[in-house]
Amino acid sequence: MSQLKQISHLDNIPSTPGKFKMDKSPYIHRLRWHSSHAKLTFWFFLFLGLMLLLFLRSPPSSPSDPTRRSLRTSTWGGPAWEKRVRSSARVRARHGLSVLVTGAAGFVGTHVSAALKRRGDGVLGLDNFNDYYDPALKRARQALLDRTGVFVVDGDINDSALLRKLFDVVAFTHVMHLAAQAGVRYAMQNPGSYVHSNIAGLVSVLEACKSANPQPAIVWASSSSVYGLNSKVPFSERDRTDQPASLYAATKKAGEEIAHTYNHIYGLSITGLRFFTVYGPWGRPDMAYFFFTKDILKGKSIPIFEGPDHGTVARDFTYIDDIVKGCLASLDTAGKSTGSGGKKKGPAQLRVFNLGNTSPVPVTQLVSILERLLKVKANRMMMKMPRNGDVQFTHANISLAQRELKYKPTTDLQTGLKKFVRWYLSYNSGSQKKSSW
Ligand SMILES: O=C(O)[C@H]1O[C@H](OP(=O)(O)OP(=O)(O)OC[C@H]2O[C@@H](n3ccc(=O)[nH]c3=O)[C@H](O)[C@@H]2O)[C@H](O)[C@@H](O)[C@@H]1O
Repeated sequence: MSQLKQISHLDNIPSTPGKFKMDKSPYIHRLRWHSSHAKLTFWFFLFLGLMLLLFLRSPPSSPSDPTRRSLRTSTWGGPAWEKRVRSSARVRARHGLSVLVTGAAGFVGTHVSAALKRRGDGVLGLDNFNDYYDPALKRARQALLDRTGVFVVDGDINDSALLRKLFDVVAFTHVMHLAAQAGVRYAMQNPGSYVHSNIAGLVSVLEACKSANPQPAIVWASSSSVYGLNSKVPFSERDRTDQPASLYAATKKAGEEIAHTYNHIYGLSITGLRFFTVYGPWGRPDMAYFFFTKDILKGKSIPIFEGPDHGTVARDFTYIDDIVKGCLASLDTAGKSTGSGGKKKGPAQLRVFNLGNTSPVPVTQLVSILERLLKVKANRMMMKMPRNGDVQFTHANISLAQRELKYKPTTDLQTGLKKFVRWYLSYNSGSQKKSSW
């Protein structure tokens, strides 16, 4: 009422001297005033509503968060999104697991996610789709997973609000943590990205796991590179890992120590897997077997590294399907985490396994196999191994994984590369097969 009184009072007073027009009836003026006031109120509430909606949908982030800029454009959240998350993570098999797979649009992540889904486990993927290599390949893998029934959330492992949300929506029994900055030599160009993903990112994931209720068991990707300058072969889990040859290796080694801490303090069950040069269909374009294939087909020269005195450089190349079996066996045999509400209740399992092939192959032989499969002679450019993080050879002792995980690699390099080349040619032919396994 008082507002009405005020309005009628105002009606009789010119707002600005000279603008008050006596020729218009006060009634008409009042009507106009009311309608503009109503409009104003309408727009005000619309604006307020929009702001509220934006606030509720966007995740809170701390100002010190290095991914803050990318978080602003993050699109997670909302009822439809949560429904997709729940449905993707729903367990369909009896005694199935509910697994959060980080780095799900990556090479190993895609294969592991699909394999889990096929056997009836619930799987939710998470990936930030960064451009370390062509994101189109990651999107193609995502499309493939989508058809398998796996939803890959677009987000960063450093986004702790997102991780919290995921654990709020789903009570994951396991986390398969594969998101990382990979590549040995790239560490010299972009050291920060290794610290961001492999150290800060790992801590962010472990923080979310430790606070989750129930705490999940964690299996994560370490690397054969932690053996660094170790010269005792084959590499056993008991050998020294305190001489990393690259920052990449150092961040993976740091990850193993961080895992120890979270196991010790919070009772998290953690298994680290030291992968040995994993290759296969849907692989990583930054790896030698992949870009050698591309460059041989283009007639470009390929740099082949040699050790001192023309010494052989060799790798224990391991086929993706063998690695997937090792990952699944690790999840299946993982003990439960013992903590709850961020507090340890008892000792929990802490394991590290080599997942290799136990038969190192010289890089020159890798090239010969590719030449035969592609029916093209490579333009070989022999060169001294640059001092940028590489080690001369790797060779896994897998007896521990054999004993504990029943891990038994079955694919030799020739057979595995044949499958890779078949996929590579089909993927790049733009044919219908482009997105099949
Ligand atoms: O085992 C591992 O954990 C690591 O395996 C690979 O690292 P790497 O073995 O160096 O794989 P590639 O980069 O594909 O190199 C394979 C071999 O080719 C050699 N190479 C590489 C590049 C090149 O131009 N020429 C060349 O001869 C390397 O010295 C190496 O012996 C992955 O890139 C790492 O992310 C992973 O952590």
